[in-house]
Amino acid sequence: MTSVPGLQVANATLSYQQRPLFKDLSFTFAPATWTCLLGRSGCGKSSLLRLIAGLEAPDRPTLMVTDHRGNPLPPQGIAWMAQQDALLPWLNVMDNITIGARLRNTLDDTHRDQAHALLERLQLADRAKSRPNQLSGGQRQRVALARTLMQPAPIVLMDEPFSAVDAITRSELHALSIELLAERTVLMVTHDPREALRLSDDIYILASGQLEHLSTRKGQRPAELSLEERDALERHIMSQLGGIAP
Ligand SMILES: Nc1ncnc2c1ncn2[C@@H]1O[C@H](COP(=O)(O)OP(=O)(O)OP(=O)(O)O)[C@@H](O)[C@H]1O
Repeated sequence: MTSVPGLQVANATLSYQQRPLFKDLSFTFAPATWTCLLGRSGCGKSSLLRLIAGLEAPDRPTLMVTDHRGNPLPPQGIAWMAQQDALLPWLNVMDNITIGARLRNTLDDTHRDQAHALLERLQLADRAKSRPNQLSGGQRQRVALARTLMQPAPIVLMDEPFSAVDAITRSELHALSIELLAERTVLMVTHDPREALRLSDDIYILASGQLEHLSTRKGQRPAELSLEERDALERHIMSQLGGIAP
């Protein structure tokens, strides 16, 4: 049995300038699972992630963010990867990805070795000394991913982490992320139904302030479905998003 905590959120309510985004959303993600959150632009996906990460003040004090059993999450239990890479421009790549340990005053050779190994896996080994402004958008996104992976947090929230990379790099990053995040509970926002079908154990759609959980007929992971079943699920996602089914 895994000791990784899952994630439970109860009573998530948020509005901006009296315009409600969502109200009383409650959901639970099992330990060490990957959940994708889809929805039309502006429906509130990033806001929901920020609320869970504690970066947004909830409308109501009844918001609960706990492990899947309702127990408090460990300190520094949530890692956050924003839509914008938010790299510190005055630090080089190595210093950016070890910033967490640096701030906690725990940086040691183990962290440095882990960081070098990660940069190697992300094909950034020769960029360790580069500053963010010397990198392409995709390289910066990979540095941001490395920084997220360097955090020991069991819960990882990611907001469109693969949006700035080309199709081949994205596919490689998918495979790598599946491997490197296997022991964490992941909630990821994406605009891409195929990405969600490839990566997730569970898929949710946020629309009109409500969350719809997409369940597969036999409860399998979407990636385990037959091609026909996956196509049907993709068409369902597209129709729920209000788009034209492929
Ligand atoms: N700090 C804020 N103050 C006021 N309104 C905000 C704030 N942050 C977001 N909004 C508004 O809330 C709505 C939801 O924004 P959010 O970024 O959560 O959407 P999203 O679903 O993640 O969109 P996208 O897919 O385009 O990134 C938008 O209409 C946005 O303009």
